[in-house]
Amino acid sequence: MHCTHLIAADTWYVGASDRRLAKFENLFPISRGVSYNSYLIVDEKTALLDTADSSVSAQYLENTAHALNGRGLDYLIINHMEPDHAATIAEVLLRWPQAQIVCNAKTVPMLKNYFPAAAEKIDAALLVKEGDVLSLGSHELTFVMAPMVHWPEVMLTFDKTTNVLFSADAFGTFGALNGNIFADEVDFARDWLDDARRYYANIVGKYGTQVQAVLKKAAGLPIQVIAPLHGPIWRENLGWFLGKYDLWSRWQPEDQGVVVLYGSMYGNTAGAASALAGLLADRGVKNIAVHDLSVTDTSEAVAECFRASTIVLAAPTYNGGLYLPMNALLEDLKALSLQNRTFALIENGSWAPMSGKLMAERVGELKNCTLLDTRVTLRGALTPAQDADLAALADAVAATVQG
Ligand SMILES: Cc1cc2nc3c(=O)[nH]c(=O)nc-3n(C[C@H](O)[C@H](O)[C@H](O)COP(=O)(O)O)c2cc1C
Repeated sequence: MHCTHLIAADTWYVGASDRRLAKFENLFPISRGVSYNSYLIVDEKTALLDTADSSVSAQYLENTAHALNGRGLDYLIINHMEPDHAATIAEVLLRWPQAQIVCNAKTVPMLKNYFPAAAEKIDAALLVKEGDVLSLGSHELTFVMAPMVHWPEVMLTFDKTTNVLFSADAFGTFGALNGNIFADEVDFARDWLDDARRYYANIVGKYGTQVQAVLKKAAGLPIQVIAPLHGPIWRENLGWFLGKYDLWSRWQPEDQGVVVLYGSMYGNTAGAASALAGLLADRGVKNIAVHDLSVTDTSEAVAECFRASTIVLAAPTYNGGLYLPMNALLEDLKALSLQNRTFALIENGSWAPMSGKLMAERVGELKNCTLLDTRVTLRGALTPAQDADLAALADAVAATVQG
């Protein structure tokens, strides 16, 4: 059964959602599923923008055929080669063999590497570069190169007729689409923003500089609709979401707030982390978030670090090193180039505590991050004699968000 939606004049949503996949990229848990968006413009010429993951290919091909309504496909525009969007390219070319691929030069070797059997079609591709215009009849498409957002070949396509920006993975989010395909039809801030931030931080987060470059280009376009490759389509309140992207891509916190991230085997570090959160609340800090890194997925902890301004890390020493979930988080924060945060530390170690030193070294590798001098060292449980130490840490942490 086809499931298509008109998103602008002559422009159909033909994508599909997967609610069975446990982990996106076999890494990131997606309990709310994910959508693979693709769009078809039906004009004098027809143009399909990107394809879909193989998991939804049956639905996707049915949607595309329905929206074509017996017409042939003239162009297959490839904005992004990542297989969650490109996997169905070979099948599309088999079904609509007259379709000409439209892509930029960087896409060609990738296409040949993924689809060697389609070499002839790939050699016949229409190569586009920044600012080129492709006329479909009444729709005029132009192309905006977006290298490393988050692959080298990424480009965006802008329909100058409808002012729709087909934004590739930019402005995407985890989460299946549940009938409502527009962001203004759902409570995005309540139900989607956390996943949008998690998607951005983990998938695109490393490439903030490149995202900033694209945002500057986008500012010159009269965009009315943003149609990403994952998640809801934006046709209202675009500035609000662009503002989030601006903050995230400059690694600036969204909230002046505290997130406490702890690792703990036997509960002692956890107890100190909880006690600290309570002391922060006593000092008037609001919306404190506390996560056990053995329970909260690293991707969620990363997203929390992209959200909050002050991050408290609490972890035991483990075989002379750092407790593994904390180690994984700090690896990721460095890989994603997190910047502009304040950190505070609680360490634990029964005989030779090292985790504080190790966490401090890792924080020191992050650009423009401040590490508070006040640190609490546990040798097991938090003792009554250390109440004053924890209170001093709470004072210092609270001051970072209370100005
Ligand atoms: C497998 C293992 C390795 C440990 N390695 C060290 C170590 O190298 N140095 C140290 O001082 N403590 C070490 N500890 C002790 C823990 O840091 C200590 O038990 C701490 O209280 C654990 O925090 P938790 O109670 O929050 O789980 C180790 C504990 C375990 C279970």
